[in-house]
Parts: sequence; C-alpha cells; structure tokens
Amino acid sequence: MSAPGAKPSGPAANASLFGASRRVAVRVPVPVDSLYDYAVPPELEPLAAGDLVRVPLGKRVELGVVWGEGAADVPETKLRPIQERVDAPPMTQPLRDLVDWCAAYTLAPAGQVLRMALSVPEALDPPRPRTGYTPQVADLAETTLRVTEARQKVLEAARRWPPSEPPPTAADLARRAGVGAAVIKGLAQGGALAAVPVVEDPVIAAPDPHRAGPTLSPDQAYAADALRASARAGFSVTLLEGVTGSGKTEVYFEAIAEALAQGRQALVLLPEIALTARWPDRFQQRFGAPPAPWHSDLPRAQRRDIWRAVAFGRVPVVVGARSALFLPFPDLGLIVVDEEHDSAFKQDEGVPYNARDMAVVRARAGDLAVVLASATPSLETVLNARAGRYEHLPLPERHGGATLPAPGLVDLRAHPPEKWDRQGVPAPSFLAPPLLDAMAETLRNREQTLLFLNRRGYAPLTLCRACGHRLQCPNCSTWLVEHRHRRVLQCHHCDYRTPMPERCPSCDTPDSLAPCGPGVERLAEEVAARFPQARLVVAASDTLIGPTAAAELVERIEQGAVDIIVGTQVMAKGHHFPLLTLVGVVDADLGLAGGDLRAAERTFQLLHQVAGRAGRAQRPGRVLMQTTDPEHPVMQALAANDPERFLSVEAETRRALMMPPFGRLVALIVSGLDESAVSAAGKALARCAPSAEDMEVLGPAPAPLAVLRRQHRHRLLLKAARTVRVQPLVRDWLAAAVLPPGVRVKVDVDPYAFL
Ligand SMILES: Nc1ncnc2c1ncn2[C@@H]1O[C@H](COP(=O)(O)OP(=O)(O)OP(=O)(O)O)[C@@H](O)[C@H]1O
Ligand SMILES: [Zn+2]
Repeated sequence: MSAPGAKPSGPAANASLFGASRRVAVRVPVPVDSLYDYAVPPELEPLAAGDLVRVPLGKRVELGVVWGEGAADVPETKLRPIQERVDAPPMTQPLRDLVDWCAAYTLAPAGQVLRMALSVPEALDPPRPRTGYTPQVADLAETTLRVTEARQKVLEAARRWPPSEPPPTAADLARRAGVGAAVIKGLAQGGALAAVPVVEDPVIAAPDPHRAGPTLSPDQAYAADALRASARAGFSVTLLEGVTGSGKTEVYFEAIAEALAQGRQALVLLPEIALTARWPDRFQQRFGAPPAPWHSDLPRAQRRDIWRAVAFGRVPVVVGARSALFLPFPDLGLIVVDEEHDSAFKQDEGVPYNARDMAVVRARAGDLAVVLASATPSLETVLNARAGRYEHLPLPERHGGATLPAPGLVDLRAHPPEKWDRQGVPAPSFLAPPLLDAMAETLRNREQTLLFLNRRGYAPLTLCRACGHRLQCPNCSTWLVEHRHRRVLQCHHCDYRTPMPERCPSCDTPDSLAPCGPGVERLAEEVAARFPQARLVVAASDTLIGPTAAAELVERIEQGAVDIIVGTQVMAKGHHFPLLTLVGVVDADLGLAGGDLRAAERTFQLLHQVAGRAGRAQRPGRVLMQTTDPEHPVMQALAANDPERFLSVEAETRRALMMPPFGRLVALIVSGLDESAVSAAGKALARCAPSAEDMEVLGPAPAPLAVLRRQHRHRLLLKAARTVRVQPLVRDWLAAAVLPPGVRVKVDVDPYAFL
C-alpha cells in the first residue's frame, strides 16, 4: 500500500532522535496499516518520534505523527517533504505503543487506531483569539462621548479589572457593569476602550490531593494504603472487589490523590451511562474541583478545549467513557476502570477494542498502575487475580454497617400476576402479588421502590389481533418497539420511526393492533393504576434527554420527591439513594434469552448491581426478582448473594466448552446489500478457513440479526485454544479469501456481541 509520492516503510526504529537522518516514517490517521516515509527539510531538523507534523498525502495535507526512522529503500529525491511541524507536545511513547498494540490485537489498520488518538485535530490549532477591552482614558470627559451612567460604569469596571487577568470581553464587562453589550461597542468606537486580541486557553481548576477525605474503615484503609503504594510503584493491575455500597469509590479516590500528589495525571473510565450519575459531584466534594469529562455527547468545542488542555498537561484528572483512554496525557500516573465488568467498555463499531483490556496495555506501556473496580468482576479478571497476575483487594462489607439484602425469588408460575382493571377493561399485569404487597408496604413506610425492567418504550412487539401480523422494521430483522408517549413505532437498531398505523398494514383491519409484552412505559401505566397516590417516574435513556435531565432526576430521588421509579439500566448502577429500600426486578429471565456466551454472566452482574441499590443507608433493603425459572443457576446465585459461587460454576462451563477466557474467539461478520453475495462470501471464507487440532471454525450462518440497516449479515466464528496466536491466522485467512464485490468482512477479536 503506497500513497502517491510516499513510500511505506518497515518497522519503526526505537531511536527517539534522528537528527542525522533526512527521512522519517510517519503514521497518518487514515485506515491503512503502513507507515509512510517523508523527507525532513533542513529547517525542520531534527525531528523526534512522536512529533506531530503535517504531510502531503495524495492531494491532501494530513496530520501525522513521526513514528520512527524511515526505511532506506527509496531514493531521498523521490520522497515528498514534511510540510510543517505542529507546535504541540509530541505524542508520548506509551500512547504510540498503545496505538500499535491495539491495531495488532484487533487487526484494525493502525492508522484507524491513530485516528482515535487524534480525535479532535482542530485542538492542535492555537485557540481562536477573542476580543478583550482595555481602558484608554481615565475619564469620559477626555473623549467626545456623551457621558451616561452606563458608560461610566463600564469604564470603571474596565479600569478596575485585575491586571493579573486577561483583558475582559464585552460580555465580561457588560456583566460586571450590569449593562447591555452595545454600550461597550460605543465606548470602543469613541476611543474610551481599545479592542485587543486575547489568546488564552480556558483555565482549569486543579483538584487538591491534600484535602482530607472521609475517615476510612479498617478494610477501606487497608485497601487505600495498598492502592496508594501501587500508584507510586510502576506497572501493576489491582482488582478492587467490593460489595455494592462498600466504598470502592472512596478507596480509589485515595489512589488518585496519590497520583496527583506526585504531579501526575489520573484517568477514570466509567461505562458511558454511569457518567450521568453523581460521580463528578462526589469527586468535586473530595478534591474541591471537578474532573474534566470526556464522552461522545460533549459539544465539539468542549472536546476541543479538553483535548488541548490534556495535551498541554493542564488537566490533572479526566473521567470519561472508553475513548478517554486515547487522550494525550503527558504523564499519566494512574488508570481506574470502574465497573470493569461492564460490556460498555467493548466498542463494536469502528475499531472493536475493549477499553478495560487496553487500559492494561496502556498502563504497561507507561509503567503505571491500573485499578479495576467492581462488585461483580468479570470472569477474565477474577481468573487473572486468582492466578496472581493481578493484585486482589476485597471490601467485603457495606459502609456504615448497612446490610446487603439477599434477593427473594418470586416464582411467576406459583404467583401469576392478576389482571388489573383499565377503566372497566381488564388488562394484562406484569406484577405478581408478592411484589405488589411489598410495594404497598414500602409506600406506607414512605420509602422508595425501584422497579427494574431493561426495556425501553411501551411494548417490544405489536401484533394484529385479526391476522397475527407483526410490525417489523423495514431495514432490520427486528420488531418495531412502540413508544406511546412519543406516539411512534421505533427500531432500536437503526432508529427507523413511523407513526402507529390505525389499520393493520397486512389485513387492513381497523383498530386491531395490540401491544405484546411490557416496556417501562407500559409497566408504569400499571403502577399508576394500582398506586394512584404514588409519585411515579420513568427513567430510561430516551426519557432522560439532555445533559442535566439525569442529574435532576437523581437529585429529586435523593430528596425523596419520588416514591416509585420504573427504570431501565440507566438506574441500575452507581446510584446511592438512602430512601430506596425495595428493588423489584420485573423480568429476571430477560437477559438470559438468546443465550450468548456471556448472557448468564451479564445477567448476574446487572441484576446483582440493581439489587445493590436497595438498603444502602440505615434502612434495610429488600429485593424481589420475578422469574419463571427459579432453579436456574443464575437465579440461585443471585438469591444466595454469592458472586463467587456463580463464577465458579460459570468458569467450569466455559472451561468444558473451551470458551473464553479458556479459549479464544474471533468473529467474522460478512455483510452486504445482496444476500446471495453475502452468502457466497461466507462460504468462500469457510473454504479457506485455517484448520488445526487446537481450533475450529463455526459457520457461516445467517446472523441472529440477519438484516441490519438493509445489510444482510452472515457470521463465522473461529474458536481456538488459548495458546494459539489468532491474529496472524486471521490475517492470512482474509488474504487468501476471494470475495465477491460489495461485501464487507468485519473482524471482531474477543467478541461481546453475537447478534
Ligand atoms: N469511609 C466512609 N466515610 C463516609 N462515607 C462513606 C465511606 N465509605 C463510603 N461512604 C459512602 O457510602 C456510600 C457508598 O460508597 P461508594 O459509592 O463508594 O460504594 P461503591 O462500592 O462504589 O458502591 P457501588 O458498587 O454500589 O456503586 C457513598 O455515599 C459513600 O460516600
Ligand atoms: Zn431497523
């Protein structure tokens, strides 16, 4: 692969300075694996590895990163020159190592991974100057301007502006003087103020690592000391395993304080939805300043400011979603991955990487400590801890003597829900009598109930009572989900939306369409009918819109302004509501259906987390889980409150099947608009599949989600022993296959999604 005028080069040398060399290898953020050689013009010498440069690539100019010395196999005269060196701190060696490592592991082109590390290229441009105003006269009488009170106030404000601060903007002055912005313009035109360009980066408040934290319990103090020691010591991975409410956050805050005290930066990765919770507030309470946030919903301008501030070393602590791992910290000293088991750390689009695993890679490259925190750690992490590869710090008790409730199972076969009356029309119910009784009691005690149902919308399926027709997405092989409060049917995969039809689209019968099964909206309807006096809220990702909606709701719940919360997984994690004493899981079996590799593990983790929201303060909590299969090992482990037992059973099952973490999986997803081409491509891949004793290839078969956004999809799965290095095998496999045009193959190493 060769860009016009640039030559792919061999592996980069380790030398960090190559003043003597007139050529360097540059990585560019485009989806190729190769490095390209460029000539270094004399005025740019010497360049060092990590330097950010602009280079010609085809007809464009691209940002690039000097990766090493060039390969000496092209005459210097044929190389195109580097255009410019960008005036910004170089990309550090650990981040460059992460890019290479991530690309090699996921089989994504290294340039595509680099793009994640240069995600806001405009952040490298100097900040746009804004206009500030400085006073030119001591008194308005020195000008020809008419003297008004507003003008005098503004001039006064400008004269009193502290010289240590950058000159005020028109908005600053207007605010200070309590006048409209037009007054400032007038003063500038009349010569009383001078407009000056101000180039200045936004100021970021620094957290104070020396503020006192809470008094820790002996268990917490022991774990905190151990983490402080790790934060001083170089590469290590520690599993901080504490029951829900044990104070994991307070404990790892101590490790952050240690990293900050050493003048280094700290990064905390949270699953995206947990960012909406109170984490930043708690951090601010502990350290006196907020952390810098990083996630995909931030406005572009804020991302630009934060990226730039991180690169220039002005941000001590970032709390972010998985992509924060690729931020350009100059001297990262600690990474915390909170809720490390969460599958939100696995990215499925673009580069399919797992941020939890790549955090360990980043830490090794930078010789720093990683803390993996969870109440329900993943099987992978637990086995690493048991094998001694990771340190293990347990926190076995809830803080402040709060007890961990043991969930009760409500057998739906023995206690079927009774129909409720919807204005004279009997409607199906989703709440069994034992749960309803518990809710009534909780309400009488003026305590709160969380009803957990991990399904957005009103009903997951709509069907015609006359002909049985089911309303399906035109682009995907999925049912449309009714969202009654927005009056639409929606596809949760491609976001297709259509109004609810009045007649069945198939048989044209009017008023024949009926909802099937509950979503949170339908459940809330039943709750409102049964407990009309209760203050009820529905909390799902699509009912909490906007950056402050979730925080506002959390505050209302904390203040006791809500009695019953009907929520999806946005309510499952991280929250601490003192009055919440009852958690009802409406359909505990939901996540087990479909049964992929991690269905049992995910269900256990999620329901254990949800259960952990109950009884976190003085008042004891109660958890009821409705199930049709109380004997299921997951239900039994939940009822026994015994993650260890669950993981042991789960580990044995996986070991017997040679499934991860005892074996390796690589998924190949073949997709395209033409079904026969996709099917042919799947077969072509199967024909040249690698074969050996310690591996097998399953498929091709149509994917469970056989059509997604009009693309037909077939899947193959390579399953290999742990000892097999799968990446070179897959690379050769793909190179050998001849595929019809219009078909795409996506490689997913260590897949989490099997749809
Ligand atoms: N030593 C302490 N002193 C005072 N308050 C504490 C202490 N430890 C924990 N807490 C409080 O107890 C509550 C639970 O702690 P925290 O949220 O850190 O637990 P967690 O283990 O992270 O919980 P989860 O896994 O359920 O999210 C919080 O309100 C926290 O401020
Ligand atoms: Zn769709």
